[in-house]
Amino acid sequence: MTSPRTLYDKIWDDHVVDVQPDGSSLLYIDRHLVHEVTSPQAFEGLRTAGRKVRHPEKTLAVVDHNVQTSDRTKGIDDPESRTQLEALAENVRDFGIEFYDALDRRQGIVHIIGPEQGFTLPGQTIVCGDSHTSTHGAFGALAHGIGTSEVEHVLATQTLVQRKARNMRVTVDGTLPAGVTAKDIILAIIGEIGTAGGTGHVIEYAGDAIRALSMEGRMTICNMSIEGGARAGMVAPDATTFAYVKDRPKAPKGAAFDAARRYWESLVTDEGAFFDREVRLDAANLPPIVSWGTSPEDVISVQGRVPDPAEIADENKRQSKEKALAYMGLTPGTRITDIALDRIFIGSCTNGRIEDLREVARVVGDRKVHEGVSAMIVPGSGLVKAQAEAEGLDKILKAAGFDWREPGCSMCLGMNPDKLRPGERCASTSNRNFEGRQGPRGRTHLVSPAMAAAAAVTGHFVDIREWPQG
Ligand SMILES: CC(C)[C@H](C(=O)O)[C@@H](O)C(=O)O
Ligand code: SF4
Repeated sequence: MTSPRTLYDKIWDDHVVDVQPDGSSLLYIDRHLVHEVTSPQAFEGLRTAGRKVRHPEKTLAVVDHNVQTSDRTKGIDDPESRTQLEALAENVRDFGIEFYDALDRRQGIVHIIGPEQGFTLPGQTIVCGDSHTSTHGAFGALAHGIGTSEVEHVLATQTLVQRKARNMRVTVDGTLPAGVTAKDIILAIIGEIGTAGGTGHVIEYAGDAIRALSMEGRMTICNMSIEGGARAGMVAPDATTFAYVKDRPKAPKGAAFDAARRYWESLVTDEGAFFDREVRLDAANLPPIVSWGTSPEDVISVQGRVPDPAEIADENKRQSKEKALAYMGLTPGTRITDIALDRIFIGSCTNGRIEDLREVARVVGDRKVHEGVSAMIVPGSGLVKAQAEAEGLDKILKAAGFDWREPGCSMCLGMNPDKLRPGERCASTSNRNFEGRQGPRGRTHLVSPAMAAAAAVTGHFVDIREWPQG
């Protein structure tokens, strides 16, 4: 009898092509997503070596990081970004890869369009030259970021050399209180384990609170596995997963879907399988969470106060947290709910999906964005935008004073015109808050979409659990 295996073990075993003498393995890669930032040298390498793309049909390319989120029907304004986008357009033409350009209605953030198209499926190995490829693990796939030289290797061979990571399980039991969301779960996990907590591991998220989440919520959690230091994050596929995947443009259809589903149903961790590390959290105890520093582990309950680094015994850690507070312009002891915001950013591959926009519109209702606050909403893809418009969400949000933009990475990182100005403070639904992430000297507080929406209306953080309904 074979010994009990984890979900990660099973997908790994099903993709090993060869084990090398040094213990590393050659893995077959089912899906390769490509964006403009990490692909140019990879294609250049193929050209130089006179090689082709091994499986163009398993490769999908899109522009997201450099696109402007204002009108782009007349082209991209910034010359450097334009060059970058044109390079990808030329590469996909030369190598015969499907491509969603800046005007394609399917264009969007690479980690949003994969699932949307049914390109992302359970049981697959999925890579992209982008750290947040972990998002796709929400489908019960083994998905992780790779470097540019690996992008070239995958393009040329459809395989990747990998060492197996260790198994870690984070179990979230119980039921989330109203107003507390998937984003709060993952911020709480990172607060608990730290940004190095998952190093060398693939995390499987399990437990009632995870099972109860929509695919959108599961993607939010897997997305930030990287901020917790893990190689990848995953959730075992179940009825929620299959319902999401069914009828997507690139998903198998009819009998092929049924056959695939039978395989996907086997992708669960066996009873008694070994995890190198286990962490447990109770969802019922989780508050809405706000980050106060310059690392995703610097998090606290919205009911808390900015912590005092003087209480930290370890000198290096104390100095680094003092530096973070100075950068953030915050004083220890300040109530989180007394922190005033200049900007609100709703979007990114963490929280730019339809469910997120519905939540924002629900919280905002017929209220207005607070005077002096500038709030933008950047749908994660053209299809998310179209869906939101079909539901009338854009009308609610525009009437409230939100800026309703075109899809892309936008102000999640300053690689396009959307940036914080120096000193500006932003409530952001994205995943990273390090110095300068949203623009030089910009200050980022990571929160859920509901918390960002409430902050937009009041101009400071509020406890969403106390938000008037209706
Ligand atoms: C530009 C890209 C390589 C980068 C990543 O890998 O994550 C970006 O998406 C990010 O979120 O910082
Ligand atoms: S939205 Fe942000 S985190 Fe996601 S791929 Fe784009 S830049 Fe990276």
